[in-house]
Amino acid sequence: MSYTTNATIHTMGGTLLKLSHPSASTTTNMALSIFLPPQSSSSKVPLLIYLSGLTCSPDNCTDKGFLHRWASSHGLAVAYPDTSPRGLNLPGESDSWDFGVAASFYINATAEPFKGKYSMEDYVTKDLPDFLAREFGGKIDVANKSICGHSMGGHGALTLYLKNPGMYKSVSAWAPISNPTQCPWGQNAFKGYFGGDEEGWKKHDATELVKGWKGDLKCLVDVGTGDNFYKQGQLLPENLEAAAKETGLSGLTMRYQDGYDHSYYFISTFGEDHVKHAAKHLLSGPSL
Ligand SMILES: N[C@@H](CCC(=O)N[C@@H](CSC=O)C(=O)NCC(=O)O)C(=O)O
Repeated sequence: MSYTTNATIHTMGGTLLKLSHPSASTTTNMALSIFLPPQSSSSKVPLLIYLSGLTCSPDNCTDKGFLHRWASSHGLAVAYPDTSPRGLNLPGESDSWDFGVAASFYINATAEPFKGKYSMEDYVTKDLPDFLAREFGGKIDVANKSICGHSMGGHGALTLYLKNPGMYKSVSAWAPISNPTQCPWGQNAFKGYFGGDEEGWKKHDATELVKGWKGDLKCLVDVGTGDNFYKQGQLLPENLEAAAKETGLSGLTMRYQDGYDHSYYFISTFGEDHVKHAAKHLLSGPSL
């Protein structure tokens, strides 16, 4: 068995596994948590991938997101990847909380010293599904998956969905970094991971990528109006909304939630809607 089980926790009728497994893309062991709903003991269930935000590990959402009640009732497995490789000890990777460790931005870095290691785009789109199919293929239908995320993880979910038509059935995000080439977090990260070619950064920006989308977006976004990062211009959801509108796209539901902040109180409040959104696109049968 090519992984280590660090915890097995019974919750909401299902099981939460805290694992680590080797990744070729990052050259490290990666922490990964997986929620298996009760339905997975008798048939294969669809998969929802949750990408976390800056400073997080898989534990933030498993402990405070309260998604498992809804994943259990709809019969979805949920995978929680880590937010970066860890333990590489690369120069500069631990100098600030918004770059490097726990701040990968879910891209494949091309600049040294991150190239070939901060390859979280490949980890999430290749190593993770390969691992799940190999080790949990009897319980999870890995081909039938959706993706969601929070903040930096919302940026990851949106961009991986938009870069890979057909890979995911739907996408949703809480308070996503929606236009990283135009905000301080994104500009700082992209400069460090890609170097100074600002035109090239656009290939990793949801507001730019959405302009090339064909068809229905199947996208739900929630943003709290009391979110300080939103007020500081780190998230820029209006730019994503405007780009989708100008492109004539349907299927973007953008909701501004009065007074909510950036925290897991906000995520857990709207978690039911996000799991339901994924379930609607992943499950055939009675309409949700
Ligand atoms: N350390 C920072 C705050 C970092 C922070 O708020 N991180 C968010 C994600 S921000 C965008 O990706 C988060 O999810 N934190 C984990 C949590 O459990 O809340 C500071 O001091 O300002």
